[in-house]
Amino acid sequence: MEWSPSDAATMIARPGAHDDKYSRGVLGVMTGSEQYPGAAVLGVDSALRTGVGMVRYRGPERATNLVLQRHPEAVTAEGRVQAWLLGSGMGEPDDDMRRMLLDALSEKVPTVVDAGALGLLGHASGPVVATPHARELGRLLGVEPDEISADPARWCAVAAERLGAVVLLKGSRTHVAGPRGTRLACAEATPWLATAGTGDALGGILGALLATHSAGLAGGGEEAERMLVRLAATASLVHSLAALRASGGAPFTVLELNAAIPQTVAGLLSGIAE
Ligand SMILES: NC(=O)C1=CN([C@@H]2O[C@H](COP(=O)(O)OP(=O)(O)OC[C@H]3O[C@@H](n4cnc5c(N)ncnc54)[C@H](OP(=O)(O)O)[C@@H]3O)[C@@H](O)[C@H]2O)[C@@H](O)CC1
Ligand SMILES: Nc1ncnc2c1ncn2[C@@H]1O[C@H](COP(=O)(O)OP(=O)(O)O)[C@@H](O)[C@H]1O
Repeated sequence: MEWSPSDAATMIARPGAHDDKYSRGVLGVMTGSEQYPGAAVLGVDSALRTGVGMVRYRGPERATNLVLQRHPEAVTAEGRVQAWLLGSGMGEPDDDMRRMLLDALSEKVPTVVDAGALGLLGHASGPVVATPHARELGRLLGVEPDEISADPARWCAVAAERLGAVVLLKGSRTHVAGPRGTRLACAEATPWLATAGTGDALGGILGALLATHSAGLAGGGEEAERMLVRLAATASLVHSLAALRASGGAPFTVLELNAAIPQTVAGLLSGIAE
């Protein structure tokens, strides 16, 4: 089934008069590395622009400083979170980072597992969305990336079943599947999205959506899986609509994509089809 803007609008939590930053949801972000500190900035920025009660960033010193420089509202102290975004901008994590990732994965909260954390997927104890591109999925399944790109919908479903997690497979068209067989696809996105760092932004959008729906996901089971699949497809749709806004037919930077997220969310909530 193809996920539409009106479907996506139903998966965006609007804050109410009784909300505070904690009731809206805190997103923990453990991303970036000495090698790729920029990925941390991109994911924190996109999460804040999607709407979340708080972002708690935990990562290497250089990335932490860059995140704080751009977003002083990000909290870098340890504390409780309602969801995690893990792994963007990490190659193979070193021992210290691996320990931190494993601690986060043991917390049983909804978690986005991206890039360098994909190898730890089997340690997750809560609901998970894995967000590989074809090459990363190829590595996880021991399959040639070209084979995956030739039939992404099928490989996404196979991966969800084999990995026991919701899988969002990135590409020109993004597919989402759950281990029990739920499947969604998004319309083909603008090819201007094929630029470094856009996947890091997608991670932040999805992380924010998980944090703001953590209560609904807590029960687990089939209902939570269906919700996770819908949230993942919604993140992809917000991402591609924001890219269209940022692009207007021209190239754009990832920060420009992120800057277009709030108006994209407003457009979805007011029912303006784009
Ligand atoms: N701003 C940031 O901080 C950003 C950080 N980022 C972070 O970087 C991490 C790695 O992300 P990724 O997805 O690119 O890694 P991966 O799947 O291992 O692919 C690498 C493979 O590509 C290939 N390759 C290399 N050059 C090539 C070329 N010119 N033309 C064709 N092929 C080429 C190369 O193959 P080879 O050189 O062996 O032929 C290699 O095997 C990840 O953590 C991500 O979050 C990114 O999001 C970007 C922005
Ligand atoms: N040809 C394309 N057309 C449309 N969207 C694309 C295309 N190629 C990649 N994308 C999208 O761009 C993003 C790239 O993410 P990713 O591969 O993780 O890159 P990075 O690691 O550099 O951030 C994904 O959301 C993917 O769906």
